[in-house]
Amino acid sequence: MIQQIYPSVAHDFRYELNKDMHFAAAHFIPHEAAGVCANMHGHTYFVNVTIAGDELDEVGFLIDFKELKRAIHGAFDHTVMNDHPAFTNMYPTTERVAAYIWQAVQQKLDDKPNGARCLQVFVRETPTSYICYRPKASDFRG
Ligand SMILES: Nc1nc2c(c(=O)[nH]1)N=C([C@H](O)[C@H](O)COP(=O)(O)OP(=O)(O)OP(=O)(O)O)CN2
Ligand SMILES: [Zn+2]
Repeated sequence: MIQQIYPSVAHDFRYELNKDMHFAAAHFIPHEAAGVCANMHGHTYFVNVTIAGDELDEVGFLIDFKELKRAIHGAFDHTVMNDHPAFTNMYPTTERVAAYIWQAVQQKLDDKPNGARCLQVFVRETPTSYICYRPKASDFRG
């Protein structure tokens, strides 16, 4: 939820950016183990991304907050998550949504010269269920 306290991630970088956002989307998990979640249903997803780095860009940003919103909210808001290209071969579980968001955000950061890293992606799917995704060191380029 926006304004909630998120799990913190230990690091030694000078700057830490956090961006909260939410989006509305539908999904379904067409597997017999998913029970009623096999039926199309909707959520308001709450997302927090944590980005850290030692250097800022020429503007003074680790990355523009607005660029993060475009990459995540822009990809999913008012969509059926199963129709997203990232989920053509897999179900859009909260775990996979969080992993996708990490990849999309880190790709944006890799396109910039200041070497920032996405250290954590928090995705809340329901009032009682959330996933916290943290990359391995080997997931980063270079
Ligand atoms: N590990 C996962 N388990 C489940 C996922 C998931 O993405 N990862 N998803 C679902 C469903 O999509 C469902 O929307 C969420 O389930 P749940 O937390 O059970 O929702 P409730 O609101 O019914 O939770 P209560 O705490 O029981 O009210 C299911 N599992
Ligand atoms: Zn669901």
